[in-house]
Amino acid sequence: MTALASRPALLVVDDEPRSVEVMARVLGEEFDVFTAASAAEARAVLEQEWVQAIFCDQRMPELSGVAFLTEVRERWPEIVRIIVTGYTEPEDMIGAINGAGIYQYVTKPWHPDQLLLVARNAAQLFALQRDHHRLSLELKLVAPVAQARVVSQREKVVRNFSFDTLIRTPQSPLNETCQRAAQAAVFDIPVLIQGETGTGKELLARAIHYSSLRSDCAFHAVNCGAIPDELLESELFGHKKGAFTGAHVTRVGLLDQADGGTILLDEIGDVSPAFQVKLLRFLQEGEIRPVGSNDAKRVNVRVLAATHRDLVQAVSAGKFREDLYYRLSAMVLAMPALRERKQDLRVLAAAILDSLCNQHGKAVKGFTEEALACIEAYDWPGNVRELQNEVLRMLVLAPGPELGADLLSPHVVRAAAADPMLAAITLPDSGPLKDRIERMEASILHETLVRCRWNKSRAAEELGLSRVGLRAKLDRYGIARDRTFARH
Ligand SMILES: Nc1ncnc2c1ncn2[C@@H]1O[C@H](COP(=O)(O)OP(=O)(O)OP(=O)(O)O)[C@@H](O)[C@H]1O
Repeated sequence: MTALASRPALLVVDDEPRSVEVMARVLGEEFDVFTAASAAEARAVLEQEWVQAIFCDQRMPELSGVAFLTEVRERWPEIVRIIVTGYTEPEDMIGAINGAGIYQYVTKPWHPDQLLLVARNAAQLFALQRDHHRLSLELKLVAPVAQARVVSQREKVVRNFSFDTLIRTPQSPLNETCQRAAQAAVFDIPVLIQGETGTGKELLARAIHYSSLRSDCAFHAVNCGAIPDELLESELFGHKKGAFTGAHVTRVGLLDQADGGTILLDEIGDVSPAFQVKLLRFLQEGEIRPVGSNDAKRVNVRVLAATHRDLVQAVSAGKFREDLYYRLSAMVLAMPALRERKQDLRVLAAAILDSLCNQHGKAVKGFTEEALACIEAYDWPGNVRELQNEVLRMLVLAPGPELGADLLSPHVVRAAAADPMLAAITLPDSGPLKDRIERMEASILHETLVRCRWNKSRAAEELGLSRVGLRAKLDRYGIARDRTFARH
């Protein structure tokens, strides 16, 4: 079920389908209701959706409701937890309930009015907790720093790193990721960002930081995958002068520099098992101890993590600590690859071109339709970073005011030529063998010409044709430079 933004969302967990159905129907009158038949299903919902309260049955086959809600308290402390019990003597459970920080219990059989009342109170409690959290963070973080800063400068920084910097169209799958990230930003919860290289994980992390109440303090990103353990330790925790050979001066670690702010642990999936233990200790204790120092210092840093790896799989394979995974992943956000959001390619390419023109003081009109069609046909395995490099390359090579397909790298053009949509050029998609062979011929002619940068002599030579023969074929198929393709 999809949650509507205007109604609070709840999760009902029960292995008994009939109970789930009835409860969801009653609560569905006022709330958006997600359902789960097991603790595993419930975890999957919580990692994806933003729920305010959980109604969890106590009797579940693999894990009791109280045990599951204790786990929820650890990972998603802001969610209001309600246990549903069939026991006639709920007092028996009071000890367990206190341990799991459970807000209330509901006994079966419940009355619909009672259930709705508990849900309304839970939603109210959630809102109160959120406001309290916001206010206390504001007092702790924003007030002292705001006095010391020039407000207009701050506004500029925040604007430069808002979610709007992630360019996308209204239909883009990236919208959902940004929406969930914006919700996570106001809470101080750890967020794990997963996605291929170059998809914008760091950009998203910056947007989260600058949309949070920590935005007046520092944001630091560290690539954990590129540094050996000893250096990473000194980078994050700092070191004292003389702590090791080459430590000529005392160094303040990034966690200390980010005090009050946010740190992004990029490529967290590449961290060694030994360093995972050090990170876990820091996350549990909130203290840093610089290399070579006996003094621990308490720091207040929000931790965001990013990886291109499947961390759940890494946990199952024993390569990544489960306890560390849970510490880092109160919310998991997935950055879509560029090939999964091809609808964004035109605006993204145009925006990148605009920004590069500004940087390099160049003025060009834009891309030809043919170039854009090739850009759309290619899969961009290196994602936005690869697109940026490609557009820069085109801009550097551009002889005139428009960027044509002949400026694209050959592998990008080849992908376009292999795209059946583009290969169709002006000929029908299906039909007799003769027509289909002609379509193939037209596609080969076009691809060769683009690759030869529309030098017809070179293309004719490569294809074993005379110039006149090539021209006749081009006329026949209506192939011309920068012609807009007819898509079938
Ligand atoms: N949606 C977007 N709109 C505009 N620019 C973007 C977008 N996504 C990424 N970029 C740009 O693409 C480049 C790569 O982004 P970023 O470094 O955030 O990716 P990443 O996923 O962290 O990559 P890596 O895994 O290699 O560290 C940056 O210059 C970033 O500004």
